[in-house]
Amino acid sequence: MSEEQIELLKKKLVVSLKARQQLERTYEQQFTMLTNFINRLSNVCKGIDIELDNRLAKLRAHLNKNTDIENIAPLMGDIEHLLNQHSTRLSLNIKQTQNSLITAGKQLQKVKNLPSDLRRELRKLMQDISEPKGSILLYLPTLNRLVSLYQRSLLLSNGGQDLSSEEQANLSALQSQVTSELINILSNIAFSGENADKIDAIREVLSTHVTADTIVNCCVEVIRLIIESITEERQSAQSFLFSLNDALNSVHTAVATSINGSQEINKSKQQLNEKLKNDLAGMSAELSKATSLDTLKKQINVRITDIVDALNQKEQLEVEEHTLLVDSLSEMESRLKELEKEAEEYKKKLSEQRFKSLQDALTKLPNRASLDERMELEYRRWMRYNHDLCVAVADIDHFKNINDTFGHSVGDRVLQIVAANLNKGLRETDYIARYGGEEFVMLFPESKLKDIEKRLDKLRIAISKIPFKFKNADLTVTISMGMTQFKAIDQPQSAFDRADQALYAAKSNGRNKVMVKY
Ligand SMILES: Nc1nc2c(ncn2[C@@H]2O[C@H](COP(=O)(O)OP(=O)(O)OP(=O)(O)O)[C@@H](O)[C@H]2O)c(=O)[nH]1
Repeated sequence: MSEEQIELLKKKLVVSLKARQQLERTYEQQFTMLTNFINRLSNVCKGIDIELDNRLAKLRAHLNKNTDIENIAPLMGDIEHLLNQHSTRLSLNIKQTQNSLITAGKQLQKVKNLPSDLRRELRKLMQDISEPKGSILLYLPTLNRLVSLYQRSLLLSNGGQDLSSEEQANLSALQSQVTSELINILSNIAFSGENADKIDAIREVLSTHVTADTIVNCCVEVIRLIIESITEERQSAQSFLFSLNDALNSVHTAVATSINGSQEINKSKQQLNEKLKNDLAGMSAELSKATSLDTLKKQINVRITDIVDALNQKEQLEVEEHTLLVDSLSEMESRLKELEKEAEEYKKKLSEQRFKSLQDALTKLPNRASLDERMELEYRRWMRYNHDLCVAVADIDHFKNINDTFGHSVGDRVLQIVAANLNKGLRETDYIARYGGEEFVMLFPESKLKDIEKRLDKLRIAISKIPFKFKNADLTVTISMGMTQFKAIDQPQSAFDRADQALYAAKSNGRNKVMVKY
C-alpha cells in the first residue's frame, strides 16, 4: 500500500470516528431525554396500582444507572402487561361510572313534583351522560352537576330534613305548639252549616302527625273559611239594610202620594168653596133684586140645586181624601210590619251568633271568650258585694296519651264526656268554661273555699269512676284540679294564675288530685 493510500485511509478513519462519536452523542442525548421522559411519566402514573408503582420505580433506577437494555427488557415486559390490565380495568370503570350516573339520574327523574326548570336541566344532563367518554375524569363535571341537582331537589321535597337533630327537635316542638294553638283557636270560633263541617275536618287532620306543609295549608284554609263567613255575615247585614231602605222608600212614596192627593183635593175643595160663595152671593143679589116671588123661587131653586151639587162634590172629595189617607197609612203599616219581622229575624240571628261565638263547638260549654266576660262580671260583683268568690282550673291527666293510643276522635269523645260530667256537678249559679285543649275553668260565686274543695274532690272521684270503654279496652280517665279564693289584692288574672299554680302542683304531686293555693 502506498503512503498516499495510507494517508487517505487515515483520513477516512478519522472522519468515520468523528461521525461515530457524533452518533454516540446523539444517542446519548436521546437516551437521556427518553429516560427523563420515562421518569416523569412513571411519576405521573404513581398511585394507580402498587405493582405498577414498584416496577416503574425499578425501571427508573435501572435507567438512571444506564443499565443495558437487555437487562431492562423483562421489567418492561412486566410493566407493559400491568399497563394492559390497568387499561382494561379503566374502560370497565368508565362504563360502570356511566351506568351509575344513568341510574342516579333516572331515579331523580322519577321524583314527583320537581320544578320544571330542574327537570329540564336533568334531561339535558342525561343526554350528556349517555354519550361515551374516554376517561373517568371527563365524567367529573357531569357528576358535579348531578350532585347539585340532587341537592336542590332534596331541599325542595324534604324541607327541614337537612337540619341537625337539635334543629329538627326545635322545629317539631314548634310545629306541635302551632298545631295545638290552631286547634284551640278553632274551638273558639263559631261556624255554622257547611263551614262547621269543614272546620271539623281540619281539626281531624291537625290531630294526626302533620308536616309543616299541612299546618300551613290548614291555616290558609281556616283563614279562607273565616273570610267566607265574614263575607256571608256582611251580605246578610247588607240585605237587611237594603230591605230597610226599600221600606223607607215605600213609606216615603206613600206619604208623598198622600200629600200630592191631598193638595189636589184641597185645590178642588177651594174651587168648590169659591163656587159655593159665588152661588150664595148670587142668591143674595137675586134676593135683593127680586120683583116677583115666582121668578125668585125659580132662581133660588137653580142656585140651591147648584149648591147641593157642590156640597155633594165636596163630600165626595172628602171621602176620597179619607180613603187616600187610609190607603197610604195601611201601606205604611204593612211595610213597617214586614220590616219589623225582618228586624226580629235579624236580631234572633245575631243573638244566636253571639251565643255560638261564646260556645265551644265540641263540648257545647262556654268558651274562653265567654269566660273572659263572665270572669269580669263576677269580679265586679265580688268587688261590690264582697261575697266569697272561688276559681278552679281542671285538666285531664295524660290526655296526649289518650289521643296517641286511641286516636283523636276518642280524645274528643273523652273531652265531651268529662265536660258534661263537670257541668252536671255544678250548681246553677256556678259557671264552667272550656279554657282550651283539655283544660276547664270554673267560677263559684258566693261559695266558701272549703265547701268548693269538697265538691271538686267529689267531682274528681266521680270522673275517675266513669266506665270508659274504647276498642274493647277499659280506660280510666282522671283529672287534676287547682283552686283558690279571690283575695283583696286580686285582679281576675292574679287569682286565675294562683289556681293554675295549684293545678301545676296537683300534676307534680302525682295527678288525680285537687290542690288549693291560698
Ligand atoms: N282530641 C283532642 N285533643 C286535643 C284537643 N285540644 C288539644 N288536644 C290535645 O291535648 C293534648 C294535651 O297534651 P299535654 O298538654 O301534653 O298534656 P297531657 O298529655 O294531658 O299531660 P298532663 O296535663 O301533664 O297530664 C295535646 O296532644 C293536644 O293536641 C281537642 O279538641 N281534641
